[in-house]
Amino acid sequence: MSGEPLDYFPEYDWQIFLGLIAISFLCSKLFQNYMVTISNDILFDIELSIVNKVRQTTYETFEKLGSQRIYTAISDTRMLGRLPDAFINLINSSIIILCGIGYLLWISPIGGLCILFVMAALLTYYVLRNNSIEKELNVVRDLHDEYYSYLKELLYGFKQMKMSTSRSRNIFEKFLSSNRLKGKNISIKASQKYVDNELTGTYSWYVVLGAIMFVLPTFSSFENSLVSVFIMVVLFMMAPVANLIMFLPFYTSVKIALERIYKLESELDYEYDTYKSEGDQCIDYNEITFEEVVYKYVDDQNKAFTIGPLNLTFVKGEIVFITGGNGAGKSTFINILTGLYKPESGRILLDGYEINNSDYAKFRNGTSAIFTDHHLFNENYDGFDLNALKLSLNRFIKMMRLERVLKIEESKGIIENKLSKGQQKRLALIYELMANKSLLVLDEWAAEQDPQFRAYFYQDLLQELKKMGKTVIAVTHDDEYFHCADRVIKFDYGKVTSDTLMKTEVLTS
Ligand SMILES: Nc1ncnc2c1ncn2[C@@H]1O[C@H](COP(=O)(O)OP(=O)(O)OP(=O)(O)O)[C@@H](O)[C@H]1O
Repeated sequence: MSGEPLDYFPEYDWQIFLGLIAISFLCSKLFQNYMVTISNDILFDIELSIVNKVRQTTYETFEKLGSQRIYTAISDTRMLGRLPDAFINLINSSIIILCGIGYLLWISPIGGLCILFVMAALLTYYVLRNNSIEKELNVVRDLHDEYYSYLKELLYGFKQMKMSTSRSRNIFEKFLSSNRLKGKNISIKASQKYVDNELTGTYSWYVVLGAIMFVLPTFSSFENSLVSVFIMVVLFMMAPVANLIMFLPFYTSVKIALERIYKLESELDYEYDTYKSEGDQCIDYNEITFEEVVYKYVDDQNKAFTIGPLNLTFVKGEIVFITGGNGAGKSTFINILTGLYKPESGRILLDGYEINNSDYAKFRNGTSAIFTDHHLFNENYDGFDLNALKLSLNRFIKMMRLERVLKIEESKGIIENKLSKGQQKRLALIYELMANKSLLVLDEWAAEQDPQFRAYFYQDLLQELKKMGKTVIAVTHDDEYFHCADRVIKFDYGKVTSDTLMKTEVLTS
């Protein structure tokens, strides 16, 4: 009671008061710090686990998923960071509600039962409505995936978009805006349902308060003196009940986010299990053989492109050109040869030893490849020590005739990569030579080189690589240089139509 001393230790009342505040402050601080740590731990673990699984999945799975699904899953993880906070709120609110209801049941079983009944009815109503909102929120998430794919088109195709105002307008109006508009309308509908829930909830409580004041006193077993206690307790429970209701939309969003993350993770895991074997080791071999190798693409309309059966052998030091018309299957073959695609049937043998799923990482580790859409990394992920490798680096830079162009940032251990397309391909080749692998696979590498450098590449550089013991398998359309190869293999409709020996001398070791 105000103005009266405490029952215990009355002479220390203000000290006890201050002490309680200090304890409460410390507990809240410790608890909040703990919550912040847990939230960030969850975010960190889930986000990195997704990225790690993406990193370890096969190229085939990555191609099927598309980068937009990965971006959406990573943005979904943000939602999960709020989980601990929301759960603590839920637990606190539930405890207050349970205590409140328990107290009401204790002082008046009939009154308490009435309140319990109203609350149960309200919560059932919210949960049912929430189920219908869940479907809408799922559509919003699908639209989000689609949105990321259009956004990717805009960003990656920026130059083509700038070249046509109608294209630029269409990509924005017909695709991006229309996607966002659909998303907005569904979100508005879902949010309005939530707002309706909240309003219904608040006004239901006013009805409950009215019922306490006017209906409960009509029961003979309900004492009139309890009306004010009931009203006080119900008012006290209103905020926690609102918290419970507010938890529902959050719960639904988290459920959807988790379902999507799990789905993505299971799709990534599917191939990951068979490709666990990592490590920096690589397989050293003198001969690679394809025996009845077949690979098939199946698209949404079940149409397939089949490459193979391929029966080919490449020996160390060979220079082999792969040629053929557009869509003949050259790049698909390169993807099999580099271990990015696993044959659907047939065997790949290295010196007679058949490679199995667990060898694929080691197989790729021993292969250098430069693809048509080769990406030059901004950082030195290969961990090259440019100082220690200065001699060979300078030799390769000279080989690629880039002495006057390349800038080496020694402090960062990287080479500046703001270069023309052809120069970028030359720099990519420098990196691959520094990695010092025996099989070098090039997909239309020379297509972006000027005529002088192209002639130098075919006539001199390839011979130099051969002397270094490299096996070079290069996709090319430059038939005027076919004589520079040891063999020329022609593809058509996924089949090898000719395998011509150009020179007889092949280095073997
Ligand atoms: N990821 C894919 N999914 C489904 N089909 C594909 C895929 N990639 C290629 N294809 C199909 O496989 C066939 C061979 O394609 P590939 O890229 O291997 O040809 P290519 O000989 O390298 O052609 P180009 O000279 O034009 O680069 C094509 O008909 C193509 O439609």
